Amino acid sequence: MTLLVKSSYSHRFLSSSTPAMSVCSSFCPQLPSYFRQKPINSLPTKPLFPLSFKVFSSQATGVSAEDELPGRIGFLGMGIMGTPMAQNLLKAGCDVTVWNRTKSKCDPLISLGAKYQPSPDEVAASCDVTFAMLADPESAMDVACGKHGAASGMGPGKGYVDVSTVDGDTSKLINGHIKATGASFLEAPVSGSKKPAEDGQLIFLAAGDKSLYNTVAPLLDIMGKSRFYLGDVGNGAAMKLVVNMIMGSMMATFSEGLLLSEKVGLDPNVLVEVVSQGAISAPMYSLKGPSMIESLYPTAFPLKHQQKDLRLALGLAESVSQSTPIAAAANELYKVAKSHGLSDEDFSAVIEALKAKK
Ligand SMILES: NC(=O)C1=CN([C@@H]2O[C@H](COP(=O)(O)OP(=O)(O)OC[C@H]3O[C@@H](n4cnc5c(N)ncnc54)[C@H](OP(=O)(O)O)[C@@H]3O)[C@@H](O)[C@H]2O)C=CC1
Ligand SMILES: O=CCCC(=O)O
Repeated sequence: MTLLVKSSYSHRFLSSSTPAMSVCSSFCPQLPSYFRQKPINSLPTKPLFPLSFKVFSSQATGVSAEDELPGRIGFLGMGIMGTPMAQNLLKAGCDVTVWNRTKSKCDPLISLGAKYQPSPDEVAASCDVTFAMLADPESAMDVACGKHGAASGMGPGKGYVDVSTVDGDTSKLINGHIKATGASFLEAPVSGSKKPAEDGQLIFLAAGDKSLYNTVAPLLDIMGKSRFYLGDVGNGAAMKLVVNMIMGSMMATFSEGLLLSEKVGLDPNVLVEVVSQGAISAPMYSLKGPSMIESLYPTAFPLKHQQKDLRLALGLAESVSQSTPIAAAANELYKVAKSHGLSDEDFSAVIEALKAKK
């Protein structure tokens, strides 16, 4: 397994034989000259091309001089996550072509200089590497392998990187369709929500073709703060589902705690503060707690996607006979929340399901 972490103020590839500035310059030739010419130690506070260093590795990693870097990047799916991810590639000077089922969501990207193609296969045909950030297994399959799907535009020398959260079986099916065209495939679901996507601070959980992983590493580093290479297709999906299974259960029990504290006469704001200082502190609690207390759920991670991830995680657990009673109970709560019309609210709206249970 390989983990690379973005660090501040320096160039990107410690393990690369190619200096990071020249890698990134050839990758995104339209980069502002500032970033191409500034000495490494004078980069700005928000590192656009920060140092990546290997903290744990059992395999070769990094980008070598002979790796061919993709010049034209496709991006399919301009939702909450896809839009800022594609924006960050554009802002870094990359040549990006976008597509979305609802075309109007491409407009902000087109204003920023993105090209547009009217179907996934036309994006794939016109690009070296195509990313996909889609809602669920069904849409990921359809956009990759359906009529006018990306696979129809793929071929040798091209790469497809699916960053959607899907189950391993779906990812393997997409892998099969893409590989059948002679192209390479990588699954790379992300940890981190809307704000980390905007800030280029996502965590990529990649698995699949190692050479494609190396090729797209500079792009992952533009969109994220760290990346793990986890081996065979399915491992990235599994890691993502386990992480989100934990997260979904955490949010459900946090909701119970907020409501219980209030019912016994405590100030839930103080509970959030106490939690933030102790061993169970998590950024999620401090971030979401205050708005949950106000019954506000501005959508960063839609509740319907959290329930989808719990459903898929339970399927994963079932496949290996692992008992997951806490996650199963949490899943039921998200299903109740969905039945109350909260699908498109933030997943923290799951607390409303507990309010309804008198
Ligand atoms: N939001 C978050 O915090 C995070 C989300 N994720 C995962 O990333 C993925 C995307 O999430 P997010 O951006 O929040 O979701 P959104 O619901 O905002 O976006 C979903 C995207 O999928 C497209 N889509 C849905 N159904 C279809 C279909 N049948 N055919 C073609 N396109 C379709 C939508 O197109 P249209 O605009 O036309 O509806 C949209 O582009 C999900 O798998 C989610 O679990 C991962 C990490 C964090
Ligand atoms: O899949 C969504 C994950 C959201 C997060 O990691 O904050």
